[in-house]
Amino acid sequence: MVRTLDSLDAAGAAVGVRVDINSPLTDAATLADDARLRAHIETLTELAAADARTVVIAHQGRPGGDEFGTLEPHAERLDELLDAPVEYCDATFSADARSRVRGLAPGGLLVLENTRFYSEEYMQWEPSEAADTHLVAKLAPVLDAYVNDAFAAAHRSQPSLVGFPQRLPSYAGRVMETELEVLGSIGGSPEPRVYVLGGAKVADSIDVARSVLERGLADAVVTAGIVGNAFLLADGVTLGAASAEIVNDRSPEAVKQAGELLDEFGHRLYLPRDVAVERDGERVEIDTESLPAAEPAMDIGARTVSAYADILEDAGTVILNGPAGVFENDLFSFGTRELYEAALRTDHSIVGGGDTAAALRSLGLEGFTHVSTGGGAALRMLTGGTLPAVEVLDD
Ligand SMILES: Nc1ncnc2c1ncn2[C@@H]1O[C@H](COP(=O)(O)OP(=O)(O)O)[C@@H](O)[C@H]1O
Ligand SMILES: O=C(OP(=O)(O)O)[C@H](O)COP(=O)(O)O
Repeated sequence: MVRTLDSLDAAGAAVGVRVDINSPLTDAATLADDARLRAHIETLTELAAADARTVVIAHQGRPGGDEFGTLEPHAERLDELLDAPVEYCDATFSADARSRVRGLAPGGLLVLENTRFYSEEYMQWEPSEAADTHLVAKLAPVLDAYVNDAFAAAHRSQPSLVGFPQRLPSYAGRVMETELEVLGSIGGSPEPRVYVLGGAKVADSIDVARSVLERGLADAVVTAGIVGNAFLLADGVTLGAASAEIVNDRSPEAVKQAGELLDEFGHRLYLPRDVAVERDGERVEIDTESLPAAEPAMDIGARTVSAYADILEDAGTVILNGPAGVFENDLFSFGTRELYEAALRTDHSIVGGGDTAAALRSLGLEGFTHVSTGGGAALRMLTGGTLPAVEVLDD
């Protein structure tokens, strides 16, 4: 197990904390959602209370993307959320940034600028090489310790994630610790274990299904969303050209791969029994035997929800990833709402997927045992993969 904040003597120390506060924006200066900032409050409060000089290291968006931008609004929001003072620096490792780190008072926080403003950060590195990038080589000498709390970015081997532990004593923050504990112990969670795979990442979800079925982690895999449609097509259901096109656009290999899984694990895979389409502005549910439909299948129907709710009722643990339909449209939020409500009735419910977590908040669905802050990182753990940024942390 990685070393945690419990072992860090933080008083007076300059502690670089890598967080994942990569958030949706309404415009360059406004956060649309602060959930990822809130997630790190425990770690940051603990460090400030221990009189650390906390240096916040993070990214926002991808170069060239719509959400690529400054961390100034994040710093302002953290200042509102935390009792301790939060400053912002418009550089990441310049002489000015380093001087600001040196001058930081115990109990204070300094948010450095978006690491991805520097091209090295958007490349993947071996940890030893990452240690020699400009960011790490310049910043590590003014820091005494490194804390990684950025679980949601831990599947990336970028300098701010894998470089610092080569040069500094390293620790897992509280978010990282909880995510590793919960997602790493799914194999020991109460059985039977049911995986609910929906959403749009068809290829990823088929990988997850294969992995958890092969490793005996899943007693049942329940499919919905575009993932469910891929399995229906693989099962020979004529959904209609519109639905088939959406599946094939997402992943041309999906139907073939879903078919292979059905051949091998059909008895543990569950497919929708009906789907919902929009006809003349109304929601219309159609049994799979009565398909094809000209319109695309945008949600699971009531028959499916009822069958899936029965499966979930007997589950010891439910692991969910991806919405059951186009929940953003009121006509098609039914499946997601009902399915996730059924999951909430089980004792142990774990949700992975950044968009899914946001969707559940917008639908007012709360009370899961664990809602992961990570999308890709959570999927990597659920498929038994390793996280490069965790591999390099000190034990
Ligand atoms: N039947 C469907 N047809 C089209 N889009 C769908 C369907 N079901 C779900 N979606 C879309 O899937 C998207 C979210 O899926 P995904 O990105 O895989 O979630 P996450 O990031 O949580 O893993 C939503 O935007 C939703 O509208
Ligand atoms: O939002 C993130 O991951 P996610 O979309 O898998 O939840 C992380 O901040 C990683 O960002 P990246 O996928 O641009 O490397």
